[in-house]
Amino acid sequence: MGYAFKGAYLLITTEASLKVQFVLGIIMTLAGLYFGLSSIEWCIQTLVIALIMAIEGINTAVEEMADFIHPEYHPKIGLIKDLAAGAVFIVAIAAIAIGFIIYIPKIF
Ligand SMILES: Nc1ncnc2c1ncn2[C@@H]1O[C@H](COP(=O)(O)OP(=O)(O)OP(=O)(O)O)[C@@H](O)[C@H]1O
Repeated sequence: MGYAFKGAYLLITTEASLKVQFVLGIIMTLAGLYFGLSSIEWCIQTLVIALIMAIEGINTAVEEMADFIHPEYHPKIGLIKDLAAGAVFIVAIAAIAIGFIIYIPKIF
């Protein structure tokens, strides 16, 4: 548990993309309070924020491992990093879609 907490702390304090996502998560939480989300909307929004940060964390771990195992340029390392980045992209697209689905009817 201590190591897991340390890992989460390291991700949020040292990784630029995680910092941005953490701040976005806080902004979305404030937006949720402002627009009065339903219980199910809170569950979905919280899950999406956690999912995107968790996948980004795994992406960071994959990048660190790839650089440790093979610091020099290699097409296979490029492919491994691209696949990990692709996973983040898929969740990000879903997060944007869910954001629109939840907030568009409340704003307009
Ligand atoms: N050692 C390598 N060999 C081959 N291609 C690489 C290598 N390192 C990086 N790349 C290519 O550069 C891209 C970016 O890699 P990099 O490690 O800089 O990630 P990043 O831009 O810091 O990602 P993130 O923003 O998620 O931290 C990879 O997706 C890959 O296509």
